[in-house]
Amino acid sequence: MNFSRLLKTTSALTSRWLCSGRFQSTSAAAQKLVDVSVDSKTGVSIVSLNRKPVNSLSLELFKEFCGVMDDLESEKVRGMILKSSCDNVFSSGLDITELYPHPDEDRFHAFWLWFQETWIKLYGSSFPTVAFINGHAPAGGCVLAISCEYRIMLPYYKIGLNEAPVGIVAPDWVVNSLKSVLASRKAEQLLTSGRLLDTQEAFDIGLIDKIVNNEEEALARSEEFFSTFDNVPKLARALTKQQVRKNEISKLIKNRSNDAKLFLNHILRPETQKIIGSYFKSLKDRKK
Ligand SMILES: CCCCCCCCCCC/C=C/C(=O)SCCNC(=O)CCNC(=O)[C@H](O)C(C)(C)COP(=O)(O)OP(=O)(O)OC[C@H]1O[C@@H](n2cnc3c(N)ncnc32)[C@H](O)[C@@H]1OP(=O)(O)O
Repeated sequence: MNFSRLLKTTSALTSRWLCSGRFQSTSAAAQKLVDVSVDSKTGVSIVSLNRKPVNSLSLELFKEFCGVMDDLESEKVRGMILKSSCDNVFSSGLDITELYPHPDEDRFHAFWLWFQETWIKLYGSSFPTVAFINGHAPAGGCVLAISCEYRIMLPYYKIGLNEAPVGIVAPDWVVNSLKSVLASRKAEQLLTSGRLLDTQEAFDIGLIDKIVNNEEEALARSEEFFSTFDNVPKLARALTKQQVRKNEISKLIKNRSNDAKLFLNHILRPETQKIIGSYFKSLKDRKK
């Protein structure tokens, strides 16, 4: 099966979950969780995550984001910049309330499939993608950033995959996305320590590509990146990118339901619930 078809194909079970209208947000029409605008100078689409206060990633946000990615694919956009509308936070990662306390199993299954779908669409997009990391990007926030092709970050924020210290093991498709950006040894160090790096450290190890001081500079640096493809036929660029990324994506597509079941079992374990519970409490207590 060719890769474009594989991208559209998923198991019958997965399709049933993704296509079902269950877990529809009642306020979806009222509040947009993902905004899209077009930079009139460059024709590039700017996609802003807009789930206040910290862009924690919920099932509804994933669904909306996937819809936006489908639109951008069919419009054959020149490129996309992913950023945040929240002050100081790009994304705080998965919404912990989707994981704790003891999530509803059906909802969690759907939540995980939509997280996978988001990664498949972003990591496998045909058009060039830039993450403008205009705030902290821990855990799932970092996953979004490393799924893009190029990363530009404002100073003094933190980025990394901080799962290990809270007793959670990142799935292999997350690990492999990191290994597509960093050499294996650096990726292992970052994952096993769970350390969050500041902007300068992230630049020094190659986790991000540029440091900028403001949005104007970010747009200029993004344009430099997009213009490197101006003389490359769109289709050849897209197929080449997918050629590089297809093994990881194909592996997940063939294993989606199992990956969701594995993670659900892990999340439902009393020890895991306890660890996430005390982590969440410490997050809330910080402000007291
Ligand atoms: C518990 C870990 C589970 C790990 C599961 C691993 C799965 C592996 C696979 C994939 C990888 C993805 C994993 C994840 O994304 S798990 C989520 C991990 N996220 C974090 O550890 C970040 C936590 N948040 C922060 O560190 C800070 O909030 C942040 C630096 C991002 C911003 O700080 P700031 O001071 O600006 O804001 P507050 O901390 O006051 O936050 C405002 C309110 O938002 C609540 N909050 C923050 N983050 C989350 C979240 N991820 N989910 C739900 N709610 C969140 C926070 O508690 C505040 O609420 P209150 O106003 O009610 O106090």
